[in-house]
Amino acid sequence: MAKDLVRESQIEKPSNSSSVLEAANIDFSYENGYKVFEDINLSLNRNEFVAIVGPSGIGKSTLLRILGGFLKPDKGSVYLMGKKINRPTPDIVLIHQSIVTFPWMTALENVMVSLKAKHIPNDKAEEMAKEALETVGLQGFEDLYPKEMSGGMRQRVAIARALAADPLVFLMDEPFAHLDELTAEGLRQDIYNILFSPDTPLKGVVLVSHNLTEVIELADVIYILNNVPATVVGKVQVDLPRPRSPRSEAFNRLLDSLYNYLTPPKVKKP
Ligand SMILES: Nc1ncnc2c1ncn2[C@@H]1O[C@H](COP(=O)(O)OP(=O)(O)OP(=O)(O)O)[C@@H](O)[C@H]1O
Repeated sequence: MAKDLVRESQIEKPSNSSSVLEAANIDFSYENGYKVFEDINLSLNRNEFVAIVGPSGIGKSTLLRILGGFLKPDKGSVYLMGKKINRPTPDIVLIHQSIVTFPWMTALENVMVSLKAKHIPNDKAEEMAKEALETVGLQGFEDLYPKEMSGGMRQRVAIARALAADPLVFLMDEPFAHLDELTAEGLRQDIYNILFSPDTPLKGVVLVSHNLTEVIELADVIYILNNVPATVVGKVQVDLPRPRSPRSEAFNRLLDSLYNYLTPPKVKKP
């Protein structure tokens, strides 16, 4: 295996080596022959929050799984810090919409799980887990069990656990979808600062969401997928100052233009 890695790093040359994560010329079909992507190109730069939007079923979750090395493209490659990835790596964490906490463990123990998996000694793991909980705003709640927490607090615990594992990239698939709107709004307001706080080694985030308001609130760059097979039909740089107000005129202009992109997908004729 080590030999393979050496050979790959010698041969493979990413097309944009300044990217944290890059997908280059990706084609992908599921085993049943359904072709989801044709020539997808996406680049996540340092300290960037990228969002992927597109009509339902277009392939957003599939693309996240390809970016995380969970699915292998038929053509093209994914590069992490310039190095081709072929399989999942602890440097990339995928956070799903379902909030995964272990109900029999306290907040602290839930976060310590990912540290113990890395064989970090108990004392050090506890210290690091406390820091991660503090980063997500749960200082003082270390001893609560999930049943004693709100949905938003549980999602913060899940994020703290992912952060404690020191990943370089977060892939987030509808992370706020199961939260009520008020809780989601509170977490959205915090998440950008949490993820890019100087205490985390995180270098970039890719978010998939149906909620265009959420996407404009958070993203630096928005990739729009459409058509079957899907390609990138638009890339929008969001230059609005933070924090962003959904009531501002510029915000709503951008929202309207995104809606215009999300027309029903056209199926490419064979
Ligand atoms: N394991 C699979 N085998 C075959 N086809 C699949 C499989 N998983 C997903 N698909 C199909 O691939 C396409 C893309 O699915 P995917 O879940 O990535 O879309 P999405 O854009 O994330 O959808 P949504 O917005 O509804 O969550 C869909 O047409 C889906 O039916």
